[in-house]
Amino acid sequence: MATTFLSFTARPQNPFAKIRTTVLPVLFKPRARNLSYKTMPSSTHSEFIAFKVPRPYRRFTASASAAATTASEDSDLLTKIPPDNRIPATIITGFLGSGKTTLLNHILTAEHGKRIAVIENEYGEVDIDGSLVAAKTTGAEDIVLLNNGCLCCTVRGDLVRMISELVSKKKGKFDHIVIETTGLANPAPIIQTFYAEDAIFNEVKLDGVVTLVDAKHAGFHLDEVKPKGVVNEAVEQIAYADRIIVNKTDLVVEPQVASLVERIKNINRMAHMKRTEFGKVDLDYVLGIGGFDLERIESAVDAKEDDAAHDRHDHDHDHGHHHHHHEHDHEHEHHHDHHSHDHTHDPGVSSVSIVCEGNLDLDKANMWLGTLLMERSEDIYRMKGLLSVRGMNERFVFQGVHDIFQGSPDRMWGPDEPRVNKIVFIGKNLNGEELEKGFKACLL
Ligand SMILES: Nc1nc2c(ncn2[C@@H]2O[C@H](COP(=O)(O)OP(=O)(O)OP(=O)(O)O)[C@@H](O)[C@H]2O)c(=O)[nH]1
Repeated sequence: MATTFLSFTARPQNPFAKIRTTVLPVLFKPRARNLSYKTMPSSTHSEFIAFKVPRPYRRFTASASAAATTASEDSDLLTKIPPDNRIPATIITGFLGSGKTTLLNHILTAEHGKRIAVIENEYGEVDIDGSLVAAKTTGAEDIVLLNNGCLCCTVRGDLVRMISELVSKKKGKFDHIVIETTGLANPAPIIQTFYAEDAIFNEVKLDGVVTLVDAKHAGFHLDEVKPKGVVNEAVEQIAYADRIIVNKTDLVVEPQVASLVERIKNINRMAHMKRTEFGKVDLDYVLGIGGFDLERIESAVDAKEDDAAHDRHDHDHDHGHHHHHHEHDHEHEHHHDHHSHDHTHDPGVSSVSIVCEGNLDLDKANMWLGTLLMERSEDIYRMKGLLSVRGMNERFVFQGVHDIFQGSPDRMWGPDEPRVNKIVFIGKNLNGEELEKGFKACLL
């Protein structure tokens, strides 16, 4: 079975030596730039991190600039990783009426000195937002593009075209792209556009997915049972988020918000969360967040609710399937309580966290993660991890969205730093115990 994670097509006697050779530039320049891996039709490159998944056949190689110099199956990756000066793009999503346009307007009218290009996606309307137009008076280079249809399905090609046009015609005139989706969009295909299309991947980097949640109505939408095969957009929008803004808190009482926040955490414990009225958040909370950057993995695997101190005390205890391998007994009790709670509510989408000290056996980790992604990539919406691999002095960080995967060595482990592995999966029908068992089996 072709399952490689930290691996190569022809495994050398000492796989670790091969890793060192293959990723030498990365190891010595761990922070120069995230080394990105993306789908490529070619199967001729040597790979540091690779896995294959069927339907469609995909293989992950270094990003275009780096891949260009990888000549053969066994060649070293000699490319110097260039600084990542691609244009960042933020996706704003959220259910109908949750406050997306209100947030966008807040972004456009705030003083941040950024020139923002906006891609607005609405169904069949022409002049939707007078407020957006008003925002243009700020003097920023706001470009409002409208289109009919839904970005996540019928007009995905339009998104590619729009971004390509923005880049080719207006490059240098804006610093950030903000895409507001329709309230019924599933973010996954939009996210995948940034990796699947070379024209976009080479010029634009996905900065993050910001999801607005309507504090008053979200519970109802989350509960909605859809016909088989139909996604619940409200759940999906939360599941893919890097930032979750629980908006319209003025319309509900605190216990209602608290209960919603718990529910959201069960779906996505990777995202940072804030409660707001009228989308009033600091701009750096939603722009420049690096949700897909390997350098920022740590903040995601340690995510907390950012503004609710009273929720923090139970942060490490209250998520379904949240396992600490070095935990104490009381944490197990919490886990079991909340485990049953999760399944009462959320229709199959949840977060699983694994936190565990120890070193991983490279071959076993390859096999485990590779197999998991091959068999379950449709169900694994997002994942992020920070790993300790035997013999590797650097931390290994990775992130993925379905079958899109990026990974790289990161900074060195500190001399006295406990070598703690942390992984978070968000996905459908995840079995926390099974995942934990599989992971544990890779430890030395
Ligand atoms: N009370 C209250 N109203 C809000 C808040 N945020 C937004 N609204 C109002 O809610 C309505 C919907 O807000 P929008 O920003 O248009 O929501 P949207 O997500 O863009 O809506 P769609 O584009 O239809 O999906 C508007 O009338 C807003 O003024 C809030 O925090 N509290």
